[in-house]
Amino acid sequence: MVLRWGVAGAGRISHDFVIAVQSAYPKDHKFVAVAARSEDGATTFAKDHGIPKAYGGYEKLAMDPDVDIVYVGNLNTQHFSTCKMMLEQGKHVLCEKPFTMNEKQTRKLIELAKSRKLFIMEAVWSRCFPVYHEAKRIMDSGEIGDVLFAAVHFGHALQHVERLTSVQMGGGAILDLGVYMLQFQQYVFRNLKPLHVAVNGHLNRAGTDESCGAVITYPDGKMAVVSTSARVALPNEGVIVGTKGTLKIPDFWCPTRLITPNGVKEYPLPRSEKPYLHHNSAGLCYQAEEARKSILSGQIECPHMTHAETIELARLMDLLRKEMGVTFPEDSQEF
Ligand SMILES: NC(=O)C1=CN([C@@H]2O[C@H](COP(=O)(O)OP(=O)(O)OC[C@H]3O[C@@H](n4cnc5c(N)ncnc54)[C@H](OP(=O)(O)O)[C@@H]3O)[C@@H](O)[C@H]2O)C=CC1
Ligand SMILES: O=C1OC[C@@H](O)[C@H](O)[C@H]1O
Repeated sequence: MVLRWGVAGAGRISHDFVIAVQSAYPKDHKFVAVAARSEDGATTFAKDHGIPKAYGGYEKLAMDPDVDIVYVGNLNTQHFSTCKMMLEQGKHVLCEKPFTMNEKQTRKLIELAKSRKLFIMEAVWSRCFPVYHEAKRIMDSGEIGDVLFAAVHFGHALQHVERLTSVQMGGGAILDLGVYMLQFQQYVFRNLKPLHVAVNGHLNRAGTDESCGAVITYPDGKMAVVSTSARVALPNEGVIVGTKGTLKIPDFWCPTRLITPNGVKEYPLPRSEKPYLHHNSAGLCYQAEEARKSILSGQIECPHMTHAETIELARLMDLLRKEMGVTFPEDSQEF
């Protein structure tokens, strides 16, 4: 089955996503339409990527009968309303991270998708990389023993990026980058519930978080130490420590290498003719294929990033923000 995609938001990540999917899977995935707030924005994007239809306004995309699934690539603050609109018109959805602004919005969207029997997934692309599948296999096999410790320090110097520093645009290090460090430790400790989360960090002048660190403890001596900064580059390596050995994942959010006690495993990315805007964006293709496989087999969630995990991720981000004193207008919004 060919999966027919629509794209909501003609910005930077949508650009990379379309190139990645078109390059990796020219037959099984087709982009049939793109929508932007302005018709000009959509038309330019459509021309650049060979997409047949361009809409000024997301509503027209939601109404297009030729679209099976919509990739939502607009601002964090727009994810909830855009996803809701698409689900209400019967579209499956792959929504960029962070899924929404908070746990309340997240639960609402997932309820809606379930009630309509539609697929929805938070685009935590990391989870769909071959490195994550292999690291999971190794953890499950017992090769590194009992996994007791996970660490990751994820930072980029991003003060120049407006959507990241502004409250109105749903900014902050936690929602933009912290989502990755939290999903990483969640991936390591799977379905365990934290016993305690200790949090600290700094705010910027606009009142959003520019850095944040957390120590998360789990039962049976397990713990994670995670930190993020939108001001400086950090090592960006995920570390998983077991009683018999350690796994290291350089570029843990979009990895191509896994360092194991038995050597280094390499997983090169698919090639593309066109340049990307972000590091390792070719790997954005894997989540698209996971979405296709799930939809084909009648699943409404992806096994690598389940609804329960998306809800837990939102709960943890809310908790970190609360500890830091960061609130958004969406937090007091009623439905
Ligand atoms: N997976 C990954 O590696 C990455 C994911 N992301 C995520 O993707 C999303 C978009 O990020 P990115 O592509 O960098 O963002 P952009 O700044 O490129 O903006 C994306 C879209 O958001 C809308 N938008 C931008 N600015 C405004 C504004 N001032 N007011 C209203 N709408 C606006 C526009 O939609 P339109 O075209 O409809 O006008 C724009 O095309 C975020 O949620 C981010 O977290 C971002 C980078 C990497
Ligand atoms: O998802 C992301 O990953 C890479 C970062 O540079 C970017 O800000 C973020 O949105």
